[in-house]
Amino acid sequence: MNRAEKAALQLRAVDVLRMLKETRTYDELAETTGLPAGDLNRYVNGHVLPGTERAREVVEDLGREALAEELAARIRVDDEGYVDNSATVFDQPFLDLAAPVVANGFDFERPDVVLTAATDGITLAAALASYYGVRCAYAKKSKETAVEEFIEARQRLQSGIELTYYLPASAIDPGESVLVVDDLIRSGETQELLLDIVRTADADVAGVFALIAAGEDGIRRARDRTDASVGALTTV
Ligand SMILES: O=P(O)(O)OC[C@H]1O[C@H](OP(=O)(O)OP(=O)(O)O)[C@H](O)[C@@H]1O
Ligand SMILES: Nc1ncnc2[nH]cnc12
Repeated sequence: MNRAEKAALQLRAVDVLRMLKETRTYDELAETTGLPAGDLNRYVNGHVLPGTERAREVVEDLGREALAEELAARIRVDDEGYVDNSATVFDQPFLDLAAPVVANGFDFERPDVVLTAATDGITLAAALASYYGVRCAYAKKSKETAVEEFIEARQRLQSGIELTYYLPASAIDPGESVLVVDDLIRSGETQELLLDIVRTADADVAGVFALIAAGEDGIRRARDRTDASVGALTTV
């Protein structure tokens, strides 16, 4: 790791600790992290940066676990198992803090493009694209005006309804590496359509990620469709 990468990791750890501190006292944060409350105070206030080993533990291990807990606390599931995730997908600063934890806590290849499906995946995709410093693209259920060429992916859903997603053809170049993300994965039909789009574009899959998996079906389905790493932060 060069100096700039070390500094980036240390600053990411501070971001994670600040996120956790929002809902905790320093004593509680010490309990969550196993680090002394005095050190945590200095990190959170920006007086001292954590060492690289501590920073790595915070971002990769603790960060992932704590973020999953934070996410679970924000989700409401109704009697029929439908998820209200608006407390997460409307909170761009939270997703911006989640992005480095997701990027470092899963085994994804570094992408050229982060791809999602409109609508609810867009804020997560934007946070990850911004973290990686790459483009964000989203497929839509309708054709955007003035765009001449689209990649289309169509599927008949279990319900019998036909669903088509359209992505401007210029959004992904052949050979690019694409991280496919969404806020939620349930049947996996949406992810499958996005993976079809990546294949049609002659691009490679860097990974498949969802913040929330509603059951295991969707993750399993995505794993059947790609050799790349597939993961969700929390399962309900
Ligand atoms: O794994 P699946 O069964 O395909 O379900 C997951 C998809 O469902 C939701 O989107 P929805 O189609 O409701 O569109 P929206 O984001 O515009 O609400 C969610 O944002 C995912 O994209
Ligand atoms: N909000 C939601 N919860 C569970 N499954 C879904 N499939 C599509 N939207 C969903």
